[in-house]
Amino acid sequence: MTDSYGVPTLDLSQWGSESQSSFIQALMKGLETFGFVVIKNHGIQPSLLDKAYQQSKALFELDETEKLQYSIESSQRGYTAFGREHAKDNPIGDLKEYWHIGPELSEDSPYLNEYPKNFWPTSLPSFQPALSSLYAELDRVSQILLAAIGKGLNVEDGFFKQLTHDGNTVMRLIHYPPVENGAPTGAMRAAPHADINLITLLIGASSEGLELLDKNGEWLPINNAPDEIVVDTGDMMARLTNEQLPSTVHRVVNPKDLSQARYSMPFFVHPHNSASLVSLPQCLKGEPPKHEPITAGDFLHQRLRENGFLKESEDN
Ligand SMILES: O=C(O)CCC(=O)C(=O)O
Ligand SMILES: [Fe+2]
Repeated sequence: MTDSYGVPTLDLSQWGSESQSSFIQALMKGLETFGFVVIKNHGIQPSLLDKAYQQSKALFELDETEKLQYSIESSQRGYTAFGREHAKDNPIGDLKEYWHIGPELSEDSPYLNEYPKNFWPTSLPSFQPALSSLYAELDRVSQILLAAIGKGLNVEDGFFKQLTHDGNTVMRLIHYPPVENGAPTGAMRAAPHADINLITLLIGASSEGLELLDKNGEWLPINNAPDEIVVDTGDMMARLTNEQLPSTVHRVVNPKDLSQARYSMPFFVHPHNSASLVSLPQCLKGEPPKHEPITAGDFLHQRLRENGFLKESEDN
């Protein structure tokens, strides 16, 4: 089944059923063609999603001074203030504030002291349980999607599970406030960019605005039901697959009614930092690799510097 723009809508309940191979085929085709698919029947409870969005709204309603207590310059956890991040090669800051939640690692993880620790806002006691539950559910769905991609690429079973074990996966709660008259000319909710990571899951964005740049250079709005998950491929997957699954540039445009806020929650699935992003032999098909080998951690830091998030000397 496809929506009117051709981005396919796939039924996750086909995974593990007799239609599994047609699910895998449609997933690969959608990602190869658009870099985007929409997923329904993923099993995430609407009540869990509602609670997570309620907590996200409550978080952004806190006083700026309180939010800034959870902001460490250049850290990939906690709060990032409005206008701080900009897309690669674009000097104008995006019209958004956001909060990052990473994995809660086990005590024996080699990354325990490498990845920054999560912050949990003390004045919102329901925030951690709601967001941790949604993080676990999105992680579950992402593992199914990666297993399906693994089968589609013909890599050994468990390849992506191992690659993302102790992964630096980040859930980003975003608040795009009403657009003020004083916003810099050309500033956008999210300027055109490709995601850094393997795949991104977007669930329940509160209003439209997300658009992808198709292969003809046209912007296509993504129209999905609020309970469906939009999935896109990031640059790390493009590197691993030697561009068989390319990343796709996308953006979030400003609304016609500038007084309308928007909330979203991209879930950026990352490998562990020491994972190699060298092209998989299954994807070379006689072609030379299109990218230099690099680890996931080094690639992430390179991209964070380009997004104005890390200064040259910083490394976290
Ligand atoms: O808010 C959205 O719907 C998408 C945001 C996005 O593309 C990003 O943060 O990378
Ligand atoms: Fe994105």
